[in-house]
Order: sequence, then C-alpha cells, then structure tokens
Amino acid sequence: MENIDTSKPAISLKNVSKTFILSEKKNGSIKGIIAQILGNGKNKKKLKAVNDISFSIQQGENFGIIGRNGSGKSTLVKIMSGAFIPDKGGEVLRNGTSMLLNLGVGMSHELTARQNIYVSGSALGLKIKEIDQVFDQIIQFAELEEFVDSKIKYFSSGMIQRLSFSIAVNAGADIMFLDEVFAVGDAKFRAKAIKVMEESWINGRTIIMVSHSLSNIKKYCKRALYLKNGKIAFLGDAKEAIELYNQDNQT
Ligand SMILES: Nc1ncnc2c1ncn2[C@@H]1O[C@H](COP(=O)(O)OP(=O)(O)OP(=O)(O)O)[C@@H](O)[C@H]1O
Repeated sequence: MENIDTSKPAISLKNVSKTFILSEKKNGSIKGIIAQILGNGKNKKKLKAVNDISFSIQQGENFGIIGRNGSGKSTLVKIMSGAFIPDKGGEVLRNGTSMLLNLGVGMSHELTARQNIYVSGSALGLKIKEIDQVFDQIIQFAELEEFVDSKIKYFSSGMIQRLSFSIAVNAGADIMFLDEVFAVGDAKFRAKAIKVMEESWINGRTIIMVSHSLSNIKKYCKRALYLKNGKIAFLGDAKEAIELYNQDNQT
C-alpha cells in the first residue's frame, strides 16, 4: 500500500467501451464466402457490451455494480482490473495493485496452487521473499493443504475461488474486485470470507462489488452503478440505485 498516491482516485475510467466480435453473419453466396475468406470484416456481428462509460472510484470506497444478466457488469469489472483491454480511445487509470476475484480469472489452470500463488503474488507487487512469508497463511486460509502441488485445472470452482480470495487477502491487494463472491464456495468458507472481508477490507481498502444480491450491495456499498445495456443508467447512492433497478425490473 506504500506506493499509492492518496490524492488520486483508486480507479478512473474515461470513455470506456468494449466491443465483442460475436460471429460471422451467415451469407451462403459465393461472394459472401469469398468476403469471409478474405476477412474484410464487413460480415462480422459486433456487440458493444460496455458503451462509453466514464466515472471514478475513490480510494477506500466500497462500490457496487448492479444490472440485469448481460448488462455488462463482468466485462466492466474485467476492464477495470486490467484483465480486458478497452476499445481504442478509452482510458483506465488504476492507482494500486488489484485482484479480480471470480472463478480463477488471472489464475493459470496449467499451474499448481503453489505456482499460482507466486505468479499472483508477483502481479500484486510482492517480492519472492515476501510471498514465501505469506505462503503458508494463504494455503491454510484457503484450506488447500493437501492440494498445494496439484494443477488447479483439477480444482473445483469453489477451490479456485478460495485460493484466489486467500491470495488477495493475505498478499494485500489494494483494490479488490468481488464478482459474485457471495454466490460461490460452500457456506463455511463463505462465512469465513465475509468475516475477513468485513474486518480487513470494508474499512480502508477499495472494494468493487458485483452482485445480484441487492441486500449485500445495500449492506456494504455507499455508492453504486446501475448498468443497463452497457450504459450507466444511474450512478450515485446505492439505495437509490437499487430502488431504480427494482422499479425497472418489476414483474
Ligand atoms: N468474451 C466474450 N465474447 C463475446 N461476447 C461476450 C464476451 N463476454 C461477454 N460477452 C457478452 O457481453 C454482454 C455482457 O456480458 P457480461 O458478462 O459483462 O454481463 P453481466 O452483466 O456480467 O451478466 P451476468 O449478470 O449474467 O453475469 C453479454 O451479452 C455477453 O454475452
């Protein structure tokens, strides 16, 4: 945490978009097939999952992101964490190390738990010696003592979640992205994760929380972003964001 410039926001986004190329449109004509082979791009179907978004998150903020399925929440979080590069023209500034917490993003499935701890720890700015010091703590907290040298491709999604949560907590990421972290893992680990999050994260560090659990957003976040079709429908007080979301999505 020493190298953070406290006068700057934790994360700042300017005109950020993300376009996915979905598939080639079907065109059975000879001309269409030739165009596809030549790859002139005209037949590509595009989806703008995140559409021209600008906002900042202050250091120490607990910030929520809500929205219906497919509204662009995970894509936005991946851009914010650096896992996705935004479209040309968009700008993302991060002030501090970050860790994206959902099923193994940032983890290499071909590596063992031990190797992933060293890779992720380095990505969080720790020196090898510093990782050595927290290594046992990470494994113990994740309850993975028996699987230290197993490749994580053989892990269940809950085990990967536990490992990634434990690395972030024990290696001290400055910014923590929690993407549906309350939905995965067994009840015992979830309770432990929530406890440590409440003790060491909610107060002080920057947390960006994506969840369909509106009660958790209400409980932990002051400010929230309501995303609708990749755009900001509302940004401000979390309770207001939730009210608006509920109004929009009444059945
Ligand atoms: N790698 C990808 N390639 C193509 N399309 C994608 C990719 N990732 C996401 N999308 C599309 O972008 C849109 C937004 O997806 P995203 O996962 O960000 O939504 P979300 O709000 O997190 O949804 P959910 O609540 O279901 O998790 C969806 O239409 C999805 O199909």
